[in-house]
Amino acid sequence: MTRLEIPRPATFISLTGFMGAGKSRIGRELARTLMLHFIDLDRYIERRTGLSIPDIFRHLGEEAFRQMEREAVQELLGKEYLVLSLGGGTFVDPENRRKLLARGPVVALWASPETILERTLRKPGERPLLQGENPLERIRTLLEARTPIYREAHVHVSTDNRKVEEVVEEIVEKLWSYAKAHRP
Ligand SMILES: Nc1ncnc2c1ncn2[C@@H]1O[C@H](COP(=O)(O)OP(=O)(O)O)[C@@H](O)[C@H]1O
Ligand SMILES: O=C(O)C1=C[C@@H](OP(=O)(O)O)[C@@H](O)[C@H](O)C1
Ligand SMILES: [Mg+2]
Repeated sequence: MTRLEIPRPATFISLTGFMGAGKSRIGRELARTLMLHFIDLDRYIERRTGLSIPDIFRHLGEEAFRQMEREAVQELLGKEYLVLSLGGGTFVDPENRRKLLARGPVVALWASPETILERTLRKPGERPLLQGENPLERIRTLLEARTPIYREAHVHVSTDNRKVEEVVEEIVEKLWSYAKAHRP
């Protein structure tokens, strides 16, 4: 081990889960804890295009956004020492899912529909898929449809009523267990 190599459970970690589960927030803290680089896929796409996520949806449409996500995932798979926080729909795409699961551990963050509503209401207008009448119903329906997909992640952590530091600590512990169980 060289001096710069510190023990880490993994060197490429993706975070998935529903909108408001905490991927962006927790990913940044996880990267800090493990001394890894951090990229939030939505912010990466916004920087690349010079457009906000709501503007991409409004002016170019969801399918154009999904294509941008696929391209961004493909570009970032080549990076090393990275925590990558995905958007809530990135892992729904089968091609993204296959590639990310093969690249390194994927962590799914979970939260109840009520927690998701409370967290996403903090910045109304930021999440185009939750606009319109009855957002709680929208969250319930979409979460139910996506649950079997998020279940494909390697590691699962609940974020309901838990501090960011607690969630990060549990992720690190579970990543070590995962690494030990899957050591070549
Ligand atoms: N464990 C947590 N406890 C309380 N608030 C949280 C927690 N994790 C995230 N948040 C807050 O919830 C909101 C949504 O989190 P965010 O990381 O943007 O979710 P995602 O990227 O999964 O959509 C943000 O205001 C964030 O600070
Ligand atoms: O669930 C989704 O399909 C989406 C989630 C968002 O990211 P967050 O999960 O970080 O809010 C963002 O990528 C876009 O609004 C679509
Ligand atoms: Mg996010």
